[in-house]
Amino acid sequence: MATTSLAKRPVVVSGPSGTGKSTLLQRLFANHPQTFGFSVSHTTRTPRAGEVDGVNYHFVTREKFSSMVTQHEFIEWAEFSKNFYGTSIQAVKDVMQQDKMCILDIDMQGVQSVKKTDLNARFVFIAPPSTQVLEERLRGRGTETEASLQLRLETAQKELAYAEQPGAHDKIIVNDDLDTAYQQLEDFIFRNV
Ligand SMILES: Nc1ncnc2c1ncn2[C@@H]1O[C@H](COP(=O)(O)OP(=O)(O)OP(=O)(O)O)[C@@H](O)[C@H]1O
Repeated sequence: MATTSLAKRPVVVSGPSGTGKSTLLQRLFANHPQTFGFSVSHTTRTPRAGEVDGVNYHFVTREKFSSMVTQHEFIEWAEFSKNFYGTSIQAVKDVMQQDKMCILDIDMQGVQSVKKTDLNARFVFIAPPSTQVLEERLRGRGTETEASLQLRLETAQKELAYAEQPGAHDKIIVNDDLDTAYQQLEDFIFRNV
């Protein structure tokens, strides 16, 4: 679909946990506050005070959520603390309709799921300089137990193997020096190089 302009095509950012996706995206959003839009997730949890349906979340019943799962309406969904959360294909299209670029920070399954949709997305993979550096960053972040760290490193191996397959992503950025990686991300997002 070459007719969709670059500015409207969703960008899927993936990469192992701890590789620096959030760090890079925070900088991107801070530098370009008007460019990007965020997809509104669905959830089965009850709204908290002040939360607005369709703004903070699309608040839906478990029945509605289940039917959306059956109809393959979600890019990804998960259960946390007995509630379901998901990102729908339509929520990404809503962002495009507002003339904003939607960035999806999702895992390998999410990448494969987006590829099955008609979203015409672009895919960028953020790779660590090495698995050793990845481990150091995860330890340095101080958010992981030893068990969760090992799980993340195991998952990282699978993600790196997938990323090596030709055509898996449009662009691979090695996040070694942060400023260099950030520049490469901007080049890809705004100039598709
Ligand atoms: N280029 C870099 N050089 C050194 N440290 C970095 C670099 N990029 C990110 N970091 C650090 O590595 C750690 C992990 O980064 P971050 O939390 O952004 O990863 P992430 O990919 O978003 O992880 P997750 O998927 O678990 O949310 C953070 O402490 C961050 O400050």
